[in-house]
Amino acid sequence: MLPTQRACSIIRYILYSTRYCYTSNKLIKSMEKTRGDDTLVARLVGSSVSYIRRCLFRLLSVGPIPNHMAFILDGNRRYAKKHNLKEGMGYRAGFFPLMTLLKYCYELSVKCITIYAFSIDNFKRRPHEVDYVIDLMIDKIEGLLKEVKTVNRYGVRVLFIGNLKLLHEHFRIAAEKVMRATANNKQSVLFICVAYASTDEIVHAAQECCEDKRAHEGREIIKLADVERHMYMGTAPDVDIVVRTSGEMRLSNFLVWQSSCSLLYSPRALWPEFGLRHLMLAVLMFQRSNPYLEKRRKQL
Ligand SMILES: CC(C)=CCC/C(C)=C/CC/C(C)=C/COP(=O)(O)OP(=O)(O)O
Repeated sequence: MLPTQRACSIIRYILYSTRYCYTSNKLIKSMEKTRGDDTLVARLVGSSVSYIRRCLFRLLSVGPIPNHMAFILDGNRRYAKKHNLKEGMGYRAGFFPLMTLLKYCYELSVKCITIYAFSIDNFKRRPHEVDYVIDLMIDKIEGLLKEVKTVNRYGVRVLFIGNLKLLHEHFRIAAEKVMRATANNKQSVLFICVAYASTDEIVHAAQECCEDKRAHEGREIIKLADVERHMYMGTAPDVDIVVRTSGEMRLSNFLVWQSSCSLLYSPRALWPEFGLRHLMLAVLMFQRSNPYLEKRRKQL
């Protein structure tokens, strides 16, 4: 079979099987493994899949696109267990869909993305597990710094939010470098919640409000807008949808304040399995509920 004929049959196969639309990279990798040097076919498949994806995104964009999507990356350890991987490898596996998700959200023009990377509660895990995740994040953040030109080309501003004092200095320095390097980007914002808990954020905002009040004698009443201004994510747009993988329906102290009028979507997939199909379903669910959510927001 000629390579082009082979490519055509593969593309036909992709068209019939949406499953492979979102695991294009897996498909390409397995093709490269089995067919050795046939990278032309792999490239053809890759560009066809991204073409199909862009077409699907065009269709989705006929309806409203969420301004702000938030993700709870749940199920990394269960993924490692399910695939007999070493402890910790689940987190590594969880980094890959994160990068793909950011790319898709950029293509869909989602303005703001928030991820729950590490909660204050997560510090209660076994010390070597905590160290593993934090070291992995430092490693990835430093990797991001090396690729900062690409991040800036996409116009993504990266902000780390949470009680950053609880983190190792090494982490804080790397995070601050990324925040500084992307500070002028305006296309979209990526909030990475680390050492984060909603209750901690609210207490912190209330404390800052009181300090403000003390500094400006005479301002007796604290208004909603004052508290909101002091939240870690400031005046970011309302969260439209919170996605929590692994079928769990809890917020676990994540964006409790900001999600009073948000949709909660909880696919059964574990975080490392999250892909295009789930993202598209999340957007479709948002589009279906948006008129109701808008109405509720106006009533507040
Ligand atoms: C640079 C950067 C932001 C990297 C992010 C890396 C990453 C995937 C972090 C997830 C950390 C975490 C505690 C997830 C919860 O899953 P879990 O361990 O609770 O899984 P389980 O529910 O199966 O136990």
